[in-house]
Amino acid sequence: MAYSVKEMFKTLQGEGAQTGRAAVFCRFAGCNLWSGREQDRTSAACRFCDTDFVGTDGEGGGRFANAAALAAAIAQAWGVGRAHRYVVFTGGEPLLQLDAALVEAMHGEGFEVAVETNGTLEPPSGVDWVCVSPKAGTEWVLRAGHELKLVYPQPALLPDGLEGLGFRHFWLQPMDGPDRARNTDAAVTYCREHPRWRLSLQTHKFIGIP
Ligand SMILES: C[S@@+](CC[C@H](N)C(=O)[O-])C[C@H]1O[C@@H](n2cnc3c(N)ncnc32)[C@H](O)[C@@H]1O
Ligand SMILES: Nc1nc2[nH]cc(C(=O)O)c2c(=O)[nH]1
Ligand code: SF4
Ligand SMILES: [Mg+2]
Repeated sequence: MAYSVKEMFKTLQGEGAQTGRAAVFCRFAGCNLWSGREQDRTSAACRFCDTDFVGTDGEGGGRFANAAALAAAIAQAWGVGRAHRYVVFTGGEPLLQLDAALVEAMHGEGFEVAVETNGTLEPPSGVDWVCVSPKAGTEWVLRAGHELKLVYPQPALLPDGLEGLGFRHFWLQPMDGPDRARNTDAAVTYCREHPRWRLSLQTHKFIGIP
């Protein structure tokens, strides 16, 4: 199958349990919870998105005809060395496009494969690290994985009671936007009172890397 990629770049994972780890980010175009157009934001299922995932015009973006072609481009973005290779598929919603053939091709290039998903779709087999970030009011089907990263606060999707789900890590990530400072204070307070939850900061934004 062909893949539409908005952008591709090597950076450090900025969020969650793999924070600080070198990774190629492959950002697929398109999402099932928002068109990506500003005029649709207030009527979308997900309204706080911080990302441009429309089109294939970003750095390293484009249309890739098959899994081998995309895997080769990701390997080229990583550069020399086969040790500790790590790719994060994100978007947009990566599970609209990521399939077993691409996961297999990445393993063939020596990569561990991570995904950042909104939890409305099942991943293909073979993904090594699954980060689920559910969105209030949507159909949350993927209720287990390696980390749950809840953007906070979402009044209709609070963390209370979610600790019973099958995740290794439970993160609250303050919602970025005009209320980021207040949302961060609220997340700190919640984590202090509910120690199963930890604070995930979007560290790449603080240091100005992609
Ligand atoms: C842009 S999303 C792409 C992957 C997938 N669609 C998802 O929502 O998980 C990547 C991560 O950024 C988080 N995110 C998006 N907008 C945010 C915001 N305004 N503040 C904090 N985190 C945000 C998402 O919840 C998700 O964990
Ligand atoms: N450095 C960095 N870390 C990230 N972790 C999740 C991201 C995403 O947009 O999915 C992201 C991102 O865009 N950049
Ligand atoms: S689900 Fe993810 S990519 Fe889609 S609009 Fe929400 S945060 Fe953005
Ligand atoms: Mg991001």
